[in-house]
Formats: sequence, structure tokens, C-alpha cells
Amino acid sequence: MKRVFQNVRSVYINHTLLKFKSQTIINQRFYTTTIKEYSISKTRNIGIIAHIDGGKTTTTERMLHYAGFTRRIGDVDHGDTITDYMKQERERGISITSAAITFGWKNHRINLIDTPGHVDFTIEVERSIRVLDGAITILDGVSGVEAQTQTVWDQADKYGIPRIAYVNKMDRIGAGFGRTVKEMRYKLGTRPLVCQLPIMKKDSIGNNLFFGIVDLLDMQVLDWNNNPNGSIINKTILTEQYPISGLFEEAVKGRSHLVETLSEIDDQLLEIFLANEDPMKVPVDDIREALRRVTLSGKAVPVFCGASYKNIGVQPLMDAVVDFLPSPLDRSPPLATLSDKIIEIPLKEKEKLCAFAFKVIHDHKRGPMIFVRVYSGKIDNRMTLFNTSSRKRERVNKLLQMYANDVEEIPSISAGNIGVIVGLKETRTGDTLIQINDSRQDLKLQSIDIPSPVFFYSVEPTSISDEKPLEDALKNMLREDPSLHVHVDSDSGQTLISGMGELHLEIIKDRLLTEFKVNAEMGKMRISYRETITVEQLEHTCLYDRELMGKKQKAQISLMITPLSENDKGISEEGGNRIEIIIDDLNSEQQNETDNQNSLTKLDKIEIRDALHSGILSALYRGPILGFPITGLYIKVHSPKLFGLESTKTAISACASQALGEAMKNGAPALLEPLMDVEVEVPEEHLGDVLADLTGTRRGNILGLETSGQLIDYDHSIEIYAPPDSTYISSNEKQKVIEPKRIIKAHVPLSTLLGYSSSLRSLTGGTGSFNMRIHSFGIMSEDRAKSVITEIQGGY
Ligand SMILES: Nc1nc2c(ncn2[C@@H]2O[C@H](COP(=O)(O)OP(=O)(O)OP(=O)(O)O)[C@@H](O)[C@H]2O)c(=O)[nH]1
Repeated sequence: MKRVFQNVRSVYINHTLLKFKSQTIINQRFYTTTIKEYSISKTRNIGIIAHIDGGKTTTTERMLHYAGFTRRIGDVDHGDTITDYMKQERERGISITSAAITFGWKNHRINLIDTPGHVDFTIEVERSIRVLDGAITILDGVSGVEAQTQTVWDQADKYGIPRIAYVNKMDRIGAGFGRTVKEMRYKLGTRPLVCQLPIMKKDSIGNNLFFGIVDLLDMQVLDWNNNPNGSIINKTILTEQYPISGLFEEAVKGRSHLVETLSEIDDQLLEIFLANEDPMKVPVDDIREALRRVTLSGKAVPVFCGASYKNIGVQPLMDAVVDFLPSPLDRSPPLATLSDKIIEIPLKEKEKLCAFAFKVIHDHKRGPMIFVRVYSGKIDNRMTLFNTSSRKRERVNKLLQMYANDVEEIPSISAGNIGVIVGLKETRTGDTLIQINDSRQDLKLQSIDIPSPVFFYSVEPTSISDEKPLEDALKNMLREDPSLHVHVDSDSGQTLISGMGELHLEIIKDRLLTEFKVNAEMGKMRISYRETITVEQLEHTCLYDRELMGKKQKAQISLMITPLSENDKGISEEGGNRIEIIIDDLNSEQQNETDNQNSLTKLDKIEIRDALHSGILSALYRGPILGFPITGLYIKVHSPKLFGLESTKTAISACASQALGEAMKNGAPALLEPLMDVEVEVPEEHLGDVLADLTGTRRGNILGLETSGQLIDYDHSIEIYAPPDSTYISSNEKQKVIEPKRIIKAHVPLSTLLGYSSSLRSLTGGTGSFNMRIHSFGIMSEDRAKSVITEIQGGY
């Protein structure tokens, strides 16, 4: 073939961008550590979020390689990736924890978090997103926007995280870039801006192979031809002579659309566009700057494509992280509460310290490792910190930068950065850390919403000598995982462990037995029901007056309890309840107090509030019917009456607990069961059978039917550009493209979904798939409640 186009070979290995302090080979890996300090504007705290199996770990692995961090690319399917380092992750080929790694790219420091995709580990995603400044959303080019893609998208929306999107797996038969872009518009409600086009090429036997991409900004073709690890990219300026018919014309259409859409959203680019008139003449740097502005504002999402497994498309994606995702300086300051007021925490190194513990892992050699994001000030090695949540002083033993499961010691973690503290004994996920001499002792950064657990089992140590190791292991795991709940049932004395799903609890069991080497037996996995009240409002006053260990304990409080409205449920905390504590009235009473014995000088308001709060929380664990956790209530604690030194923290807490227990009995309590948001995808011919099964014994409520890959509820008023997919699929492959499936959306009680995957398999001959996540807890009918009570009381 006559070469009529300019061919530029460019080496994309980025080793030189890191300033090496040392290089060591550990387990065949090539580790580099860096002492180079990047300014905050050159820092990117980003996450990779996607549906399960979207290719997050595979993409991260390539990023590490091209950044010069690893000598060889790890493979999820061989269980040797850097970020999936837990035994359970490698065995199952899935991510369970989110790994945090730092690497350099184009003179920027990238702190990257690879999050899990499975719905059982949603909280891992939530706590990571909480501290991120930007995210890459990976979509599977064949499956398009999937259920969990929508979940993580919503989570990122909640925290206002700017995003770029990457349509992966373009090498797979049936991949549709244009279709996925359209799905982003109508399923995610975003405005996708196509920045690249995928290119297919015929191989020797006529099959289409994903070969490279067109960069619509620079109007050049990037291909990774004959290049096993993808480090070398051939760059070719795209002209009309390019030997793939129609490619140049499609690229002109794509670029024109990109410039026109950007001009619609961004006034600065509009001016440049008007001055140039032709979208093809608008300078690439101006387009890049406009893309950055619209991404940061959340008005649009640039879309890229590739096949990470085939080492295609990853470096341009890394460039996009640097070019379009925000630095910590581009983000609005996080909010915190201070003395019941909402304040902003400005990002300044010279300010007082404010850091957020977003993850805790228990390392057998180093002890607890606390992952923190520093929002203002600086954490120095050996510093003493104050934890405003546990109200304890904690001393830093070491500060670390993480390279997945490998580390480098660093002298400090400055504002805008993510790092790890070793030496803190009491800090848990979600805690706020400040300096010891800071007067803002109740400063708390907005914490993480923890979804309600839906499964539980009991755990018993095999012998008395196993009790302590079990207790220690559970304590460590609780600090790591805020979605795990451990509770000792006061009636049976059994330790109950509850979690987000069957997989979550299976992993916990596996870790207890193999990682912590605890000898224990687990009971059958069961559904965690809930209890609530059905009356409109309850008022109750409780006087607690007891003698404990020879000391008189006395306190009184009043409660007002109402069921939460549907709107309030979305903003509820504490197991789906909202607790409000009003102790302002305490002041006046205290001031009027004449009897010195009744003065409250020993307890400050924060301690009284904490004691009331912990008392209510402990009572919420045990409902009056079957002892399941209480949910769906707004509980107002008010008019506390304290009796001098007899009103200890224990008395106040016990009084609150007793008050709620007594009140619940008068509230016509009812049992609730978890209702799941279910999406079942089936071929048309099995639709009837699957619907009948869901609405029959499974008691499902069908919410709607959709067809995969078709535009439903699509807002045509916003025009988007999506390249035609058929251009890139050979007639041979067209026959193999999977037919569109029907998607059933329903609310179904969890209790009827146990073992659903095998039923669905037999109903659809293995062609159906489903996804579920907790929607809410719904009140059981009387008959259903009776059968659950009989089942549980008769040996449950
Ligand atoms: N054909 C093809 N397969 C891919 C590509 N990227 C990833 N895969 C495969 O897809 C599967 C899932 O990849 P992972 O990287 O583990 O996906 P993940 O999103 O990290 O998965 P979870 O963390 O468990 O949610 C593995 O078998 C990969 O080899 C790709 O570009 N093309």
C-alpha cells in the first residue's frame, strides 16, 4: 500500500517523568519510588468507577505499567494484579477493597483509587468517592450502561464529582461505541462529548479487529499495531487519503459536533468559534481548555474508548485525566459541622489541620493503616492528633504513600493529598482528625452514608480460648468496614454479624477463618428484617433511677417519635433513622439550679449529647417484636433532666435506651422486610415465564419494561453526537451480535430471591442475568409477619 500519510512514531513510556529515589525488584515487579513533590495544581485524586467486570483493574494495571511503576503488566485472570492484592480478590478475580496507588504522569501526581464493582461493596465506592476530586467511569462496550454503572454514577453525582468516561472492551464482538454513548445520554442523563472514534480493521480472514482510535481533537489516528505491551503508539495525521473509507468524513463530523456543542455550553469557546467560523479551524488548545471547563462544571462528560486488555487506548485516557479532571484547587471546599453550624474547610496548607479518615485496613505487620485525605493544614510525622469522633488523642508513628500493597515512608501529608497514617489506635472510617491544640474539638467533616445490612449470621468461637482472638479479629474488621455490623444479642448472648449481601458475608467468614485464623463456627445466613412503629406519633418520658455497683444513677428524658416521611428517608442516618437531640433547654434549668449537688459541671454539653446518642443507638439495635433493628423513625430527644453527680454518662445513656425501648412497645410495632430494586435482563422469548415467576411466588411488583440498546425516555431536545456502530462491524460479526434483550425492573422482597440466579438460569436456559440492590424496607402483611414470627421462634 502506498503510504500517502505522515507517520509519526512516538514513544509513550513515561519513566523519565518520575524522579527516582530507588528502584527495587520485589516479586518480579519493578518498583519505583519518588521523592518529587508536585504542587497541588498538579495533583489529581481520582477514582475508577464501573459496573462489576467493566475493566477497572485491567485498566489500572496498564496505567501503572505505562507510568513506569511496573515492569510487567499483571492480569486479573491470572490473579497477579497490583491492586487486587487480597487473597480473596485474586481467587475470585474481583475487587473487594478499593486500592489506593500513587504514580506520576506528564509531570502530575496521580492518586488513583480502583474501586470494586460488585453491589455488595458499594460502601467501598462511597467512601472512596467521598474523598475524590474526579473519576473515570468505565463502561463495557458490549454491555453499555449497566445497573451498577448507574449506581456509581449516582454516587458520584451526590458528591458532585466531575467525570470522564471510557468505553472499554472495544475489541469484543458486539461492542458498540455509538450505542454506549447514547445510553449515557438517556440512562445516566448526562451530556456525552465524543472525543475519539474507534477504528476497526479487517484481518487476513476478513474479521474486524479493533485497531486504534481517532483523536478528534488533534485529528490524528493512534494505533498500537504490532506492539505487544502497548507502550508504543503510532500517530498518523488523519487526511482524506487515509485508507479506511469514510473515516475522515466521520471524524470531521465528530469534531465539528464537538466544537459546536462545546460552544453551546461554554461562552469562551463560542467566541473563538465565531472568530474562526469553521469548527475544523478552532485551535486544539482552546478545545482542550473548554473541555476542561465543562467537565469541571459537570455540564458534560468527555468520552474516550479503548480495549485495556489489548493495551489499546490507555495512555490517551491518562492524558485526559491530567487535562480534564480537577486538581484539589478546582473543587469547592468540603463542608463540616462545628458547634451545630455548617462551615467550609478552605484548602490551605497554612490553615489548621483538618483530615478525613476514609478507609482503614488492618495490616498484620504494621497494624491499622488509616487512609486519610487532608483538606487543610498538614500532617507531620510523629504529630499528635485529636480525633473529634472518638474524642481521643492519637499519635502518628509513620506516614506512608501507598503503591497498592507496597509503601514508601514520607515526612508529611499536605493539604489536597491522600496518604496513610500508621499508629492510630482508635480511628475508624469516617472520623475527622485535627491538631491536638485546635479549639474546634467538635469539628466534623460530612461523614459517609452507610446502607442498611440485609443479611446476618451468628458466630460462635469453637472453644473458650478462641473467644479473645475472635473478638480481636471482629474489632479489626469493624474498623475497616463500616458496612459490617457486629452485635451481641442480649437474649441469646449470640454474636451476630450482619452485612450488605451474601458475598460480603462470605468474604468476612473467609477472612475470619483464613486471614485471622480464628476457630469459630458460623450459623446459617439469614435475612435481616427490621422493626418500626405504625402509629403517627409517640410521646414518652422516662425516669431512670437505679443503683449500680453501690452508686446511685439517675436521669430523665423525653422522646417524640414519628415514622419518617418518604422524603426524609433519603436523608436519614443511623440505620435508616434520624435522631435529633435538643439539650438547649438544659442550660436554663442549669442556670436556675441552686442546689450545688445538682450542678452539672462534670459533664459538658458534647458529653451529654454523646451519651444520649449512644443510648438511643443501642436501643435501636433491638426491636420489640423479634429483636431486629429498628428503622424508619424520626426520634427527637428533648427535655433532659439531670440530677447532679448521679447523672453520669452511663445513667444518661441508659435512660435514653430505656426510654426508646418503652416507647416502641406503645407504637403498634410492625415487621419490615428488605425490598430489592431488581433488574432482570432476558431474551424476548423468555420474558413471559420470567415475569410470571417474579409476580407469582416471588411477590414482585413490576415497575417497567425496557429494551437494551434502545432509546427510551430519550430527550431529543438535546442533540448528541454518537458515531454509527455498523461502520465498524463486519457483516460476519453482525450475525453474532447479541439480539437486544428485555429488561424487567421490579421491586421484589429479598426473602423470595434466595437462589434466584439458578432459577433464572433454568427458566432462560442460561441466557438471563439479574442485578439487585436494596431499595427500602417494606411493612409485611399480617400473614407474612405471622409466618416469619413462627419460623424464627420455632428454632430460627
Ligand atoms: N476482551 C476484553 N476483555 C477485557 C478488557 N478489559 C478487561 N477485560 C476482562 O474483563 C474481566 C474483568 O476485568 P477487571 O479488570 O477485573 O474488571 P473490574 O472492573 O476491575 O472488575 P471488579 O473490580 O471485580 O468489578 C477480566 O476477565 C478481564 O480480562 C478488554 O478491553 N477487552
